[in-house]
Amino acid sequence: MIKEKEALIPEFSNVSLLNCIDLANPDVQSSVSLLKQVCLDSGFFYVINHGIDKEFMDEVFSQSKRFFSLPKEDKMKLLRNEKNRGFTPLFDQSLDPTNQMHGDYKEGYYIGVEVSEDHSDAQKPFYGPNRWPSEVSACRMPVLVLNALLLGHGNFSQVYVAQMEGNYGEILSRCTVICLMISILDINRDVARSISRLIALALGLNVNYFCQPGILGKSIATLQLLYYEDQISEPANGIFGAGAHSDFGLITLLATDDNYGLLICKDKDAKPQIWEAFIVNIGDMLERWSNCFFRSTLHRVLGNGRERYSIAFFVEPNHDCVVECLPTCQSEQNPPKFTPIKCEDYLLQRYKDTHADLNTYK
Ligand SMILES: O=C(O)CCC(=O)C(=O)O
Ligand SMILES: [Fe+2]
Repeated sequence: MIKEKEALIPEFSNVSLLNCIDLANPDVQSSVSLLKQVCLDSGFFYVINHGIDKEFMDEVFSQSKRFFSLPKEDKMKLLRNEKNRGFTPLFDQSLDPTNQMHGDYKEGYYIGVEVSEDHSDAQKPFYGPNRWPSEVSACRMPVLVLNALLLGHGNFSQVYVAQMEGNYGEILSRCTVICLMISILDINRDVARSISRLIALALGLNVNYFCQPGILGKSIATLQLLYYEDQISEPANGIFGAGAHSDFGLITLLATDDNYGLLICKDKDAKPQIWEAFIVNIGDMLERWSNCFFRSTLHRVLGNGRERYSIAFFVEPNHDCVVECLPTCQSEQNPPKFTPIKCEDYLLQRYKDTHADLNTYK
């Protein structure tokens, strides 16, 4: 393990207590102050007015449900590969191995930046073609074209409906999954850039510090569709939807359905949840960058006997970006606490630590 979290895990509380950052607020200074306060406080916050409409997200969730309802054998044909693309079966991931009886009681499906096999970037870890269900994989090209179209338009549904009415209706309906997932990945990257600007300002950096080509220019962005079965977790017996952990990268954007389940390690009064918002949390790389000024936050998922779907978008920098203490976060009295580390080395280790060895499926 690269980093040991404290063995003693303090009380976890419902995520419904979070502060809200409005990405459309013209008063950037007030957003930056609030963000700084919430990052110092819990490291978890909602973002609203992120520009992704509810209809679009509903469609992503419904495609996710469709995928997880496929027979297990079909999903196993798309088993996660060494590039971390594809299906993760029940227990494949174990986010808190020391406190878990089995692995996480969840299934997942990893999608990353679509890089064709003949592209030089496909040699890098975490980069390569995605693993799509066979009935749609033949549609990759039209989907990429459609995706480009979609990204040029604010209103997804309008473009979607217009295309469906055209001659390409049938092919488009078959590639909905790819089209949606690539779109959500790209759109989320834009949302992540907006949030990273506020984080940069909160850390006393240039507003575009994290957006520079060497950091988020060619980021390792990973979307994970998640499905928790209708199981009741038993923390005392080490049974969790997802074990306690902090995420690995810069930030994570999380969209959930309305089933309670995510708990963060922070004790506050409950407020209603905002379902349309993305829940954002700080990852371990930002903790390293900021020299623990912003701490990554432990969180876990408890099953309550109802099926639950969520979508996590992990924002991780470029492969060769070296994550090292920011100049604004160190002084003589507060020297860097972590040795600099290359993003891809760090991530490879963290994924290895928390996933089953692929040989166990052979
Ligand atoms: O499903 C959730 O609400 C949280 C998932 C999560 O924390 C993760 O996958 O890192
Ligand atoms: Fe997480």
